Amino acid sequence: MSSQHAPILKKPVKIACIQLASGADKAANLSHARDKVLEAAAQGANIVVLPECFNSPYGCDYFPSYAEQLQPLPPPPDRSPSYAALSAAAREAGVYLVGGSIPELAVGPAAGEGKWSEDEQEEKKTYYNTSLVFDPEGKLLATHRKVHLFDIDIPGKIKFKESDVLSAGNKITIVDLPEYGKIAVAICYDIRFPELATVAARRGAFAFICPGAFNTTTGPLHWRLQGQARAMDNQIYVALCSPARDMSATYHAWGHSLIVDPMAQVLVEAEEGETIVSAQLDGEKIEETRKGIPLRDQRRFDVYPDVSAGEGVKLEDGLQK
Ligand SMILES: NC(=O)CC(=O)C(=O)O
Repeated sequence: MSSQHAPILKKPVKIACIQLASGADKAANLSHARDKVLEAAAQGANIVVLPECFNSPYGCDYFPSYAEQLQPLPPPPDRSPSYAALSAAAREAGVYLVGGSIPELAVGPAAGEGKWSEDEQEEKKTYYNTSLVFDPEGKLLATHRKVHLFDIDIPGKIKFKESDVLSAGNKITIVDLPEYGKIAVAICYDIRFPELATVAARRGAFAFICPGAFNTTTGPLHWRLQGQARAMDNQIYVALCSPARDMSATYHAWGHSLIVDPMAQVLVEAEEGETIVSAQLDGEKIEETRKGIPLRDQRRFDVYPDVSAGEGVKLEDGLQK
């Protein structure tokens, strides 16, 4: 086997998506998430994923009041209870934890722009939808700020404009899990932009992991399709992790967390209620798929550009560690 085709998943790994039921009480959400992370670990999961905005309701009205200031890292527990809870849960459970996402507040110099006066800090508040990834010792491995903001308007169905409140992240997030290999982390609407998964796969990721909260309009049409499409295009695993549906909330999440294999087969899919779905990911399956349908050797970069190549790809971490 040539080094170009070296296994990208070093050994089988069990991944679990927690389709968490959360509400308005942040402390209760964090405590419930911890319990579920421990439950997933007890079922043998090595990588555990939480949903988008798992510590709050999802919606522009909620982002500012739930936002936590992460920078400078690591934040003390009173500045970011969610960071503290995720780090502790990863350590306690002994798992890699893709901590869904939380609303993040960045203020003045913390955004990396030098010294600001208090007035300037007050004026210059920026909010992001941010995912934190921890290792089994509870150490922060990476952060991902949602790159593509969810701005849609389907008349009579759903209108949503994250950009009214949030700013967009500016990098593709690929995280090395030393004993397994690389994963890509993205958030919800990001999955609709195939470049992210393609760049990550061509740079060696074995899985594209996407906490997301599609809704009851787009979910039935596109959620599974997007997961299967990213898996099929790139011959990698895809895990999509949704919140459980709450019909008393202002936003009705689709649910249906799922895990797709490199042949685009859905290995497991939830309904809409709270649950944990899990699957074993195997490097052999990736290799078998790529041998059978050898896309990697058949690309025509003389006809179109390789989106994963060159200076234009932004991979560096957006948060200062
Ligand atoms: N909530 C999102 O970011 C995306 C979504 O619901 C959709 O793409 O549909």
